[in-house]
Amino acid sequence: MSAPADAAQVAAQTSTDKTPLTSVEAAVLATSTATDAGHSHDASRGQSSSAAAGASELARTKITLLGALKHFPDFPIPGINFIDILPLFQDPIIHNALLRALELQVQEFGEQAKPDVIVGLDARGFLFGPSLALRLNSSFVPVRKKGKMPGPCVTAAYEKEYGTDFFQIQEGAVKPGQKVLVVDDIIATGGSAAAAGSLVKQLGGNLVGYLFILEIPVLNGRSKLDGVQTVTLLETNE
Ligand SMILES: O=P(O)(O)OC[C@H]1O[C@H](OP(=O)(O)OP(=O)(O)O)[C@H](O)[C@@H]1O
Ligand SMILES: Nc1ncnc2[nH]cnc12
Repeated sequence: MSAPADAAQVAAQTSTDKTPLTSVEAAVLATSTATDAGHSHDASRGQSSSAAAGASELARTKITLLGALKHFPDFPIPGINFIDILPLFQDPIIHNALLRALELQVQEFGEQAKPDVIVGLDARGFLFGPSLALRLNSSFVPVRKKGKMPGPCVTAAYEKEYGTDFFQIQEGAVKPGQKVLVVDDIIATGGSAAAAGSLVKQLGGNLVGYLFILEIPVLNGRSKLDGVQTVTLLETNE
């Protein structure tokens, strides 16, 4: 079979995949199916059919993305089930579908929250933050582990699922009042994201939201984010 050209084709391929679904995938598919079933009903209420088709495409793309994740028990320390997002970048079709899905998720923040700056977290937030920033016509600013960047920086200590660390941002990288969206691959305990948010605020940035590829809801990371609007593309407790 030839390679699909876009996210819609990824979705179409997924719908014919006979691999058994996990409970999470089944839940996502249920959402997708409900959207499909409601399509003509939505249209009769004046909602655009392309919006319904887009929601359906997004739901099926999420199943593809969930299926591409890999799980590694007891990494980097015993007791942690490490969820590896790197396979999402190995296939250009899936990589493109991921970026398209994240772009759609940003729309959930609303027009008033359109970010001036995407702040991506060291290291896996660097894999998609700059590409997403380009799609949104925003600037990209990194938050890095301590000691990696030159010039004056502000620093925040934080606890994460498997240890303590320090994050830094370069002074002046975010201008006072700029609308900032913090992005990262995973929210687990929320320690990393909360530290990044505090750095943005120390520079005078207007923190409009957090966006993650994957959430581990059982770890309740959102509770550390002070009620700032938070959107995640996928979730799993497995
Ligand atoms: O919600 P939390 O409990 O803070 O955990 C989430 C963070 O942990 C991982 O990064 P890690 O610190 O392992 O760094 P890496 O990306 O450099 O591997 C992940 O990429 C997030 O940044
Ligand atoms: N369980 C996990 N898998 C991958 N990255 C993580 N970062 C924090 N917790 C993680």
